[in-house]
Amino acid sequence: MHIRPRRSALYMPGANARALDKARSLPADVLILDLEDAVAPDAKEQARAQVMAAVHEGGYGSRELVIRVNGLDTPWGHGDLVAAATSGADAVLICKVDSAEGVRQADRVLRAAGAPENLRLWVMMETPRAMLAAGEIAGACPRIECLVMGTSDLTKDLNALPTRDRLPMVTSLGLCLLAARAYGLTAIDGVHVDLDDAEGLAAACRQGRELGFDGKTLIHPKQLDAANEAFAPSVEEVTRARRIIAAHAEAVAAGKGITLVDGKLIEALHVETARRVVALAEVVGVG
Ligand SMILES: CC(C)(COP(=O)(O)OP(=O)(O)OC[C@H]1O[C@@H](n2cnc3c(N)ncnc32)[C@H](O)[C@@H]1OP(=O)(O)O)[C@@H](O)C(=O)NCCC(=O)NCCSC(=O)C[C@H](O)C(=O)O
Ligand SMILES: [Mg+2]
Repeated sequence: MHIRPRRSALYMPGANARALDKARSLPADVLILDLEDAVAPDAKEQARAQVMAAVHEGGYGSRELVIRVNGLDTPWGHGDLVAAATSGADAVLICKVDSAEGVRQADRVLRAAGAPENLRLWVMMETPRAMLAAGEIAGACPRIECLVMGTSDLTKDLNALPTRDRLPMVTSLGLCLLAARAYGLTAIDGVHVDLDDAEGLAAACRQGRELGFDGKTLIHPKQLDAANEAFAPSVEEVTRARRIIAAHAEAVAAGKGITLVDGKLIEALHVETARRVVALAEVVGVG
């Protein structure tokens, strides 16, 4: 089983040359080079040129490179997509998407600009309309690989409060996870904006993991360790997963479909989960 780890996805403003450079040595699974909200209008063109140059220059190792582009309804969106199409990035992240047609429109621009088939499309899920159309968005075109929660925009549009337990987000998080899983996509949780709140970040990571997310978007390098730890299996989980795989294989060899591990029922479905745990652990070096 091949698993691409996406435990930590670090945003950095495309206009910040120091951040783009520093990212080459940070322990992030994914780097999101942002041309959208983190870049002021008068720095957009410079940020685009700088991001394309950084991707071209490389040196990011196995970190996945994702360019977040401005919306097609802005003066920069079309140019961003055209530049990203042949940039060599792994994926393009489109923002403020409201519908499946919005995704297809971006896909058409990428194709017309000569994007290779293996350039993936990631989608920000951050508007109320996107929540209501999550399933159609997730299945909009074969290029889609990942849904990324935009919980800050969503909180604003819902007129919700950014509470510690994130209860106002739970419906939206669940809808997007359902959509992602229905189409075999990765799902990455939103940002924790309080840089001084390590405890709150750890709790939000844990909640995201429990809900089923594959990782978390982050805004500062000091948040990386919390996400990398929360979205990787623990040594205990890996040990138990290996025991489940072995016990079930033994049961099957004895002509049985089920068995017990530590008094808990183990069926084929648990083995599938256990194999995923072991595969992720091997990639990220746990256990
Ligand atoms: C928040 C920041 C502006 C803080 O920056 P700074 O004051 O430079 O922080 P530090 O001095 O603590 O930085 C220490 C070193 O780390 C580097 N650094 C900082 N942030 C990053 C980063 N994101 N990526 C890579 N490197 C980073 C600094 O350069 C320092 O390096 P050194 O010189 O070697 O000491 C800043 O962290 C920042 O800009 N963060 C990203 C903000 C961002 O991208 N926001 C947009 C995405 S979130 C979003 O849009 C939400 C979503 O759409 C939604 O709706 O929910
Ligand atoms: Mg946003």
